This record gives sequence, structure tokens and C-alpha cells, in this order.
Amino acid sequence: MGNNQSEREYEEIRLKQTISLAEEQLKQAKEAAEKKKSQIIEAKKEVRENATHSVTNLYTSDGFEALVELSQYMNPVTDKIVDYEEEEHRILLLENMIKSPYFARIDFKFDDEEECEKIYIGRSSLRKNSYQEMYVYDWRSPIASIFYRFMKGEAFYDAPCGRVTGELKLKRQYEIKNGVLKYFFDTDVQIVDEFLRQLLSQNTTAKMKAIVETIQQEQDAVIRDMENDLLMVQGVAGSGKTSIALHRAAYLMYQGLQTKLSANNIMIISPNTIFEQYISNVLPELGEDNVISVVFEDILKMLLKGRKIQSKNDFLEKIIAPSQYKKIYKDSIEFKASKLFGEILDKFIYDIPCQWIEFDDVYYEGTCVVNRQTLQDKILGRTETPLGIKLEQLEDYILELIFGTGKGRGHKAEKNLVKQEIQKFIKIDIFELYKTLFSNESYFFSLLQNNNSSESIKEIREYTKENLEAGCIYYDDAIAMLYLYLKIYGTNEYKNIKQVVIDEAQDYYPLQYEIFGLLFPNAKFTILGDMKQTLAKKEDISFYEEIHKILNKKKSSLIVLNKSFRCTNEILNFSLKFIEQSPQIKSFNRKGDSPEVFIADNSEVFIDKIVEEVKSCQEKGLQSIGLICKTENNSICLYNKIKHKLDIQIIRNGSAAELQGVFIIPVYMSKGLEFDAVLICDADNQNYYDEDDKNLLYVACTRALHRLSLFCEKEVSPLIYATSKHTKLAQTE
Ligand SMILES: Nc1ncnc2c1ncn2[C@@H]1O[C@H](COP(=O)(O)OP(=O)(O)OP(=O)(O)O)[C@@H](O)[C@H]1O
Repeated sequence: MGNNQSEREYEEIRLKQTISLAEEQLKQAKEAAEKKKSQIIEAKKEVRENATHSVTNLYTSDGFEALVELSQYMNPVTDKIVDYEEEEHRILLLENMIKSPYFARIDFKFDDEEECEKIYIGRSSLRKNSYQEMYVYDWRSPIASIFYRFMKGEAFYDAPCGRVTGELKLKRQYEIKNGVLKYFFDTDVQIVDEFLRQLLSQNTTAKMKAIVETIQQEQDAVIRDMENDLLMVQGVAGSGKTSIALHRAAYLMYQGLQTKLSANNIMIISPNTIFEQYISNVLPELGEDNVISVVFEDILKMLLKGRKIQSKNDFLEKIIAPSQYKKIYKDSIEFKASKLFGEILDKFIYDIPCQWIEFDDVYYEGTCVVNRQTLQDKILGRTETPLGIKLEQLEDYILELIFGTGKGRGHKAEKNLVKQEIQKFIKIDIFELYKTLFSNESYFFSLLQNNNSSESIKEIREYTKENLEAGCIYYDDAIAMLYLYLKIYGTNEYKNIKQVVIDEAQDYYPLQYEIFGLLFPNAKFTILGDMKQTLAKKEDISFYEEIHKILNKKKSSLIVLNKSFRCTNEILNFSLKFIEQSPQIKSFNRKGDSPEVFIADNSEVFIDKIVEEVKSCQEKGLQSIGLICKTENNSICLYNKIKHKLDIQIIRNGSAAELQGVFIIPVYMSKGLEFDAVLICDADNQNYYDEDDKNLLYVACTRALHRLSLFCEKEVSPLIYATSKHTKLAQTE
């Protein structure tokens, strides 16, 4: 990539200047950090000396004053620690800046100026202190959006003061490694695609990477959106949804500098812990703190504490594994996590005070203090307060009637006795309550009214009743119980969350979206999914309309991404045959080997072929090789047959040491991940045969970046056979 000599010289000088400015600032930052560190040590010493006095006196002198005194010493220490941490963060940014200060430049002529301004864009900003002269602009700054959105010609960006217009004269990209300018190129020579192609041709790593240098225009629109309270993204496999989600989180933090939106106010809902592990590097790479990431299952466990709940993996295993019960499992979650069931639960909650709580007259020392009717009336009034809270307030009310107000009135032991009596009717056990609903057949169907009393619902009720009576809480029941809990008690757990990002959104059911609305009442939502990558359910574009209705946000928008960056042309075309094709889906035009299907007539040949393929991938330099099976059971079976022949790990119970090397993984755990090579190892007619299996095959195939092959013993899946146009069916060996 030859560059004009004087331009090259100019860029070399500019790079040197930038690096030396960064070095100068790094030196200052290190000195400042050292100073702050000694101040903290000094301040801590002071606290120790003075606080000893306060603490030892805590019980003898006025405790409150002692505490105030202590906090007077502690607050400055805490402030200093925060300052120090900020300085450390700055040091990290500057160290990265010295290695690679920027990746792009735009020359922009503002409409009201004569001269062009050279704007250098990097992962963070650098300004010369005294003159406030910007050496490098953060990629998230308003002006940097021009780089992502425009080619040469008229351009604009939206700044806090309004729209700024001008002309984009030059767009340049750099490759700078360890402070050395490797090359640069101007994008009007149409090299940008080639640059991205090279990038996408590389092998994947155990952790997801940042993509700031090559964010595409349509991706940038999602990352920078500040208009919508609910932003939904439907994107094909590999279109960058997860990458966008994380860059958006970084952007929101940058935007939130003024509004004090920090990593603590953003939450990512991830499909599983392996995925959490996979994405954990992106934000730190962008110089940001990691945001809080949770898996829905953890929320269930946290709020329904004390009960053993079926794990999501066990549930998925059951719902996708071939079995005679598959239908009831599917029908069950579809009903219990539906909006209709949410409405049934609402009616149930409404009926609880009248029908399902037995209020008692309260007696104290032989006198009726308050009768059951008064208690019930108190609960039926003030409809805006959640039922559980109203019941808890009843306890205070009764205690007050008996012992009066003011501290210390009433003997503690006596009070406890009365409390125990009250608890009998104010304490709600969510599990027992939920069981009640399913145990009372006529009541259950009265709530359904005309909606549905089909055979399938009857079966679901019976099945659920039996499970609950046996003390089993299946995953779908836990979802419904969480909804009940939140409607009855509410929660303040996530009140501070201002932005929620939900990835793999297609796998959540309507009731889970109701739950998200209840959990995050003050949040805006970014929801990213692919309706073709569902597990054991069917979705179409109306899915997003339903989410919109449930979350009921003022401003919302749906963005569709149709370009896949992950797979080669051949892999994407092969994968698309498993889903109803949308003609708009495109790949990033990267070429590779055609996927192959191997059919073996005995187990030995089958395993040998897989081992041969793994070795061949390794010889080609492919680093992460995923052997995908439909279920955990199939994975274990394969692992036992192959572990003596290969250095291989199995991913079970959502745990993985490193997503590098060769491993076996069930398809539902591979969601969101990617591997250099994918081997689908149970592509037979016993495993993949129905409509749901098509989606699973689509998910499994689209995990591959460079190479895909499918293996089966004996009978190949009819779904694969039907798409075998592009595959070579190897002769049985
Ligand atoms: N603009 C881009 N520049 C470089 N790489 C990109 C870009 N967009 C996406 N990629 C790469 O494409 C791959 C797929 O991205 P990502 O995992 O975010 O897609 P996805 O839509 O979440 O996929 P899926 O739904 O299949 O899990 C990743 O390797 C990512 O780094």
C-alpha cells in the first residue's frame, strides 16, 4: 500500500507528536497517581489513629456522634481512592494510546470555515492541556460519527449545540502497532472492504474483540441511537448484534458522562455464563469498566431464594432432545410464559385477599382487637400498593392497635407471640400459592374463561399439578412464579438500572418481557435477536411488535440487519437452507471451502473421520474447533468415544476454562459464540427431523467462521439430505 512520500512523512511526524504528548501526560499521570497513593496511605493512617478512639467509644459515648466523627475521617479517604482509581484508569488509556493512538482521520471543512480540519479518531481522546487542542477524538464523540456514516462529500453530525454541516474531504485509516505506523490508506480508493475482509479472515480468539475500527454505517446507527426508549434489532446470524450491544454500552457510558450514567447503571442480560465469559473482554478493550451482566436464571434464583429450581440447561435439554414428552414440555412453557397466563396470574392475584387468604379476628388478652372484615377491607383498599406490601403493613397496624405507637411499648416476647399469629395469614409462600392455582381445577378454568380450555391446557394443568405436588419447580414454572412474586412484592433490586441490553432476545417468552418491565421500571431497553435462531419455538417479525406492546415505551424502533460478517459465503449459503430464506440476507463476500457431509456406516469409521477432520483443521492453522452436538447426552457420548484420540474438552453445566482449542458443546450452549471450524457430529435422522431442528441446525452451522462439516452414522437427517446440493456425500467407508 504505497503512500505518497510527503504524506507518509507528514503522518510519521504527526504520530511522533501524538505519542510524545501521550508520553508526557502518562508521566504526569503516574506522578499524580503516586502522590494520590501516598495521600491515601497517610489518610488511612490518620483514620486508624483517630478512629480507634471513636470505635472504642462507640458504646460508651453517644454512638451516633462517634459514627459521624468516623465518617468525617472516612469520606475523604473514599474520595481519594476514587481519585486514585480514575488516575489509574487514565494511565491505562494513555499506555494504550502510546501503542496505537488512533485508527482513522477525517478532513472536514466546516461550512463556516475556510480551512479543513484534520480530525484523528482513536479509542479514547487526547488533548493538549494548555490549549485544549484535540490531538485525538474519542470514537464516540459526535464528530467521529462522520467517519462511520459518510463517504467523501457533504456530511454532518449532531452535536449538543445542534446539527453541524460541512464537507468531508478525506477519509483515512491507519494500522499502528506498538507505536509504529505500518500503513495507511484512503477509503476513496475502495480498499475498506479489503481491509475488513482481511480482518474477518483471521482466526477467532477465545474472547470477543472490539470492532471500533470497522463499525459499519448501519451498525453505527444502532450504537449511537439516543432517540428511543426501546430499540430493537433483528439481525441475521453473525450480523454483529453482540458486538453492537457492547459498543453501544461503551457509547452510553460516554454519553452518560454528564448524566453520571456509569457501568453500574447498565445491565446486559446474557443467555448463559459461557457467553458472559466470551464477551467479557470487549469493554475493557475499549477502556471501559465491564457493565453488570446477568443470566435470567440467576435473577430467578436470587428472587425465589430457598427453592430448588430446574436449571435452564436441563430444561433446554428436555425441550430439544428427542422424546415422547417433548410436546408437553413445549406446550407447557408456551402457555405458562405467555401473555395470557400473565393475565390469568393477574386475576388470581386480584382474587387472593377474598378467596385465598383466611383472615382471622385478632384477639389479645381475651378481647377482639380487630375483626377479619376490617383486615380484609384494609387489603382491598389502596389498590396501587402491591398486595404483599399491604399485608406486611397489616402487621404494623395490628401491633400498633395492641401495643400503641412509640418505641419500647409492649414486651418483646409478647410482641413476638402476636407477630407469629399475624404471620399465619399475612405471609405468602409463592410456591404454595402457585400450587393452589393448579390444584383447583374449576377455579383454574374459571380464570381462563372463554380464552382456552383445550385438551392441551387440561394436560398442562394436570402435568403441572403433579410436578408441583412432587415439589419440583421446572424452569417454566419458576418464570411464572417470579412474575407472581414481582406482582405481589415488587422489588427495588434494579431501580438504579437505566439501560438494559438483552442479547439473544428471541429466546425469551412474553412473560419474561413482562418480568423485565417489572424488574427495570426506570430503564431504556436495547433488544437484539434473530427470530430464526430460536430454541424450540417459532417466531416471526410480530415477535418485536409483542415486545413493544409489553414494554410499552414511548419511543421505539426496529432496525433490521441483513449482512452477516461471520461466515464465508459457502457456509452462509449452506446454513440459509435450513430457514425460510429472506432474499435480503447477504454475507460479507468472503470465500472458503464448501461445507461437507460425511456419512459412516459404523461407529469406528465415524469417529475416525471426525478425528481426521479435527487434525486437518489444526494443520490448516484453525485454532478454535467446536464439535457441536444436539444435546448434552450426545456430547458426553461423543466425548467418551473420542477423548483418547484427541486433546479435547467438553463443555458441561455452562462451564469452560477457555474457548480455545478443540471442544464438544451442546448446540444450545453454543449460541452467540463462534469457532474457526465447526463439526456437527450427530447430523442423523434421529436427532434432526422437525421444524425446530431446522433452527438448531441454522444456529450450529452459523457458528463457523471458516470451515463446516457434518457427520452422522448411518441415516443422515432428512433436513440435511434435502439441502445436500452443495455438499459431497462421502461414500460409506
Ligand atoms: N463491523 C465489523 N467489523 C469487523 N468485524 C465485525 C463487524 N461486525 C461484526 N463483526 C464480526 O462478526 C462476527 C459476528 O459478530 P457477532 O457475534 O456480534 O454477531 P451476532 O449477530 O451477535 O451473531 P449471532 O446472532 O450469530 O450470535 C464477530 O467475529 C465480529 O467480530
